[in-house]
Amino acid sequence: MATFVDQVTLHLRAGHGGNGCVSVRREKFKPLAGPDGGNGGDGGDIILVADPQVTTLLGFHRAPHRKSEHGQPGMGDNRAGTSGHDLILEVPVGTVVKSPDGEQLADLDSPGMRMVVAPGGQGGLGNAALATTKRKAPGFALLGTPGFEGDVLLELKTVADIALVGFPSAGKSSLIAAMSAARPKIADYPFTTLHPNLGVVESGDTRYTIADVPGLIEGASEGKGLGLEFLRHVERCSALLHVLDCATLEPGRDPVSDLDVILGELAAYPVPEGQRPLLDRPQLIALNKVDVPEARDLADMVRPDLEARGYTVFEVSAATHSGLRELSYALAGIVESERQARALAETVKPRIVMRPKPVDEKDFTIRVEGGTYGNTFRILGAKPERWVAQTDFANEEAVGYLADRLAKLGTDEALFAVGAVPGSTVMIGEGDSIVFDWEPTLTSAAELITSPRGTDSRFDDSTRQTNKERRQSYQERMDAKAAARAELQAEREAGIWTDDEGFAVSKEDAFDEEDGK
Ligand SMILES: Nc1nc2c(ncn2[C@@H]2O[C@H](COP(=O)(O)OP(=O)(O)OP(=O)(O)O)[C@@H](O)[C@H]2O)c(=O)[nH]1
Ligand SMILES: [Mg+2]
Repeated sequence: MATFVDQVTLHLRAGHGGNGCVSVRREKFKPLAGPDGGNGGDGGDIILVADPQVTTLLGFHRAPHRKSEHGQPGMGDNRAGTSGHDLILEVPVGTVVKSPDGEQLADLDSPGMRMVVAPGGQGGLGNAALATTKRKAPGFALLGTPGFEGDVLLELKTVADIALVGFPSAGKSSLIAAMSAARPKIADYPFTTLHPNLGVVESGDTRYTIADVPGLIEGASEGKGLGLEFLRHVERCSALLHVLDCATLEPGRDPVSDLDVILGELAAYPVPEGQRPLLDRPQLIALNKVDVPEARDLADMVRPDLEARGYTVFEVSAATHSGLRELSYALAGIVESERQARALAETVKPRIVMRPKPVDEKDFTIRVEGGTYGNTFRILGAKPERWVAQTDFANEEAVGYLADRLAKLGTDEALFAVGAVPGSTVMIGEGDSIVFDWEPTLTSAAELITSPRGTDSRFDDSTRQTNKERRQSYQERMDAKAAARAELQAEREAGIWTDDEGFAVSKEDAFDEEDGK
């Protein structure tokens, strides 16, 4: 069973806002004392928080459906509905949030980072709040809007200081077990490790984490073996430790060619934008299993080559712990200098602040779609779509209020500009539920009569008939009728009948058929 779940799809449903209330205050001797319907409460948000106490996404794997509370409806006597509670989900530090189609939404890589993944709906205004000097007693209230409903993908990328990389069975898990309190599974078959193990090492005053990841093979960067699955974890580490097996008996393998294969895979791995390529990070080499005499000889042999290529090389044995002390001090040194470099970079680099997406610059757009009965015009935009969600279509006053809001936003002018005419089909939002026959509520009648901006009907070909043309076509119709009548008369006299299918048959032919000839 997997104990380390590092990818999970969450199904989220944020609470909807409560509806506004329509109510009229009553007092003794004053039965209609003004509107007093309260506002609905907002729906609760669903919020992710990076929490160092949490280490896996396992909890979400078991219960992927999460929802926050709805807002309560407003009530009479100006009582507002209570807002729904936010739902806070604690996720491990290093969780990446993605949309279902893979777009990265956020990277919660430092403790305490928060992200509203699913905003709750807005509460609707009650009729008290909708009253104005012109509309003293509104007979409608706004509906609460629905909260976000949909999926997000959580992906955990291990955040460790050092990643151990190497072929399967090179001894990575043994090494992490020997250096830290981590107790990963160790066995001499390839791909014993299926999920990363984290170990904490204390060396002098430095505390750092090492991640033991599954073994790499040739082609890993293209997804072979556990390939990309785990190269993803290497992405977050500040330094790499190559673990090379000096005791392998497999033909065609030796520490140097193993290293070259791994380097090739690391070079081919596409790191996300803004991150250092894997091979630009500090790298050390551990020649493992030197407790085996042949391995010790081999290690002594390849060591000068590797050092000549610029690597710091350690001969170690995870079995006997020989050489581990030096190795852990060297790793601590690298971690310290990486941390200092990062701290320096952070003071220079402006802090990245997560902001909500900017509201559309333009409030709405209009998309013209073809249709059987002329063009359909679709109004798209956060505002008009929210307004529609807030409208109780059973209430005429509420629909009128929606029309006023849209007109104020300028949708009428924009519809004219793209060629809509009164009676055109207008839809709001992507769905098919809101369809209008457009009745423009224009202030200037002149605009109604003229065609779309930039054109002038006087320049167009007029398709209206003149009186003379009309009289002429009438004459032609009359003549055609008279001709047809005359023809029919002539046929009757000639004795031509028509058969069932309308073909002309002469009297004689008809008789022949009846004879059954
Ligand atoms: N003699 C000796 N054997 C070792 C040493 N380190 C590991 N081994 C053995 O090598 C085998 C593989 O060790 P693991 O630690 O599971 O190797 P790994 O690199 O984690 O392998 P994967 O998880 O499959 O990628 C086991 O049988 C270990 O006992 C060592 O220093 N000396
Ligand atoms: Mg292992």
